[in-house]
Amino acid sequence: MPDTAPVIDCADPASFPHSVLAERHPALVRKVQDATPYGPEQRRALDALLHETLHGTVEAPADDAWWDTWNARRYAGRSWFSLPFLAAESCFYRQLLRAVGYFGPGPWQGVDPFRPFKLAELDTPEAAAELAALGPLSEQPLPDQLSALLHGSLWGNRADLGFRLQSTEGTAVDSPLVVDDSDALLPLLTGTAPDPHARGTGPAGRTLCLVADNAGRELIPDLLLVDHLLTHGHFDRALLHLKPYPYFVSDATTADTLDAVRHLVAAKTDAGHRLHSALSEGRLTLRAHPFSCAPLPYADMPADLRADFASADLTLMKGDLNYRRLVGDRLWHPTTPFTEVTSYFPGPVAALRTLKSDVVTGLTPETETTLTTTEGRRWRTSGTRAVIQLRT
Ligand SMILES: O=P(O)(O)OC[C@H]1O[C@](O)(CO)[C@@H](O)[C@@H]1O
Repeated sequence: MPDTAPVIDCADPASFPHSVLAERHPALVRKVQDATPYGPEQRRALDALLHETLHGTVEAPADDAWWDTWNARRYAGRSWFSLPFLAAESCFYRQLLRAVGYFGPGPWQGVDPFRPFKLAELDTPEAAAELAALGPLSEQPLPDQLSALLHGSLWGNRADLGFRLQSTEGTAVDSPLVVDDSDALLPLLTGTAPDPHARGTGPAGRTLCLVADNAGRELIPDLLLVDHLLTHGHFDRALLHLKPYPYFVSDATTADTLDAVRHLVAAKTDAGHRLHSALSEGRLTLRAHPFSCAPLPYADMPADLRADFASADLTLMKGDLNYRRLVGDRLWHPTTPFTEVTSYFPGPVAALRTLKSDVVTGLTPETETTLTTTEGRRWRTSGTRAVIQLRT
């Protein structure tokens, strides 16, 4: 993988990453304090974290091995704004959970500070309308259903709570994709493409990995896509990669997945019942690898995770953060080939991502010129643009 592009950091006050630290994180801390009646100890710890991130230096707690496991202790003593963007955000979420007592021991151990936001999202009229659309969709030809579910999963990525803390874009209608490899992806999803690697075929059947991003209104369409692929025999089993604990506000955990399946069951959808059975029978398996919350790109993934992806016929990477970790959180020239920056990945991989941060690859020069001429840099971070990119 080429590594010549500069790593994205937070130093420039005019940059998007700087605004995430200086504006989004303070807004998030306030929301967390408002949403849950934490006691004075947790409130003080949150205030202290905020002060530290804005005016102090990174304090890596000596009793938290996470900082050693993922080589993050090297950032201790530095201004948060001097860190690589990916590391600054990842360390911030680690410290936020510590501040609210999530890692315990104590009464707040395991209490997700973001759960009120995630649950509220499932009860919105928009979420209800999306479920209501499932009935008419089931009467469409199967290829149309699959295409709609794929795009539902892609655009579900726009529904990201952390992002909405700062975005003024509202609920824009879907715009044309800036890269669209869906013609090549759809046959891979249905198993009708000639498979040059013949990976995972044979007695064990086809395996899909879906690396989830957000809970709520993103995870529901992700699960519906997985259900469709299992129900129609395109894959025999699916691995759903989740976060082992709350992260980046709305990232999906096991608890969120169970909430989503319960929600689909309560809404009396067939998919809800099928997903419930698929989980019970092991056709849908959950994963929550610690690396999923590491401040590192996937190029640095440990061997067991690499083996998991290698065993899959296809991996779907959802969302902006996974994209940043997949291609490396660097200021690539936008025309840098996606296939090149993902060449290290141990199997066919597709990214379904709305653009919410500066990193992007695989654009044609014409697309980049048009976007930049009409929007400046806004298209990179506004969440209104999206890509489906594939490397077989
Ligand atoms: O939920 P997603 O699609 O991963 O997006 C989260 C994105 O939001 C941010 O926190 C700010 O844009 C990014 O750092 C991150 O990539």
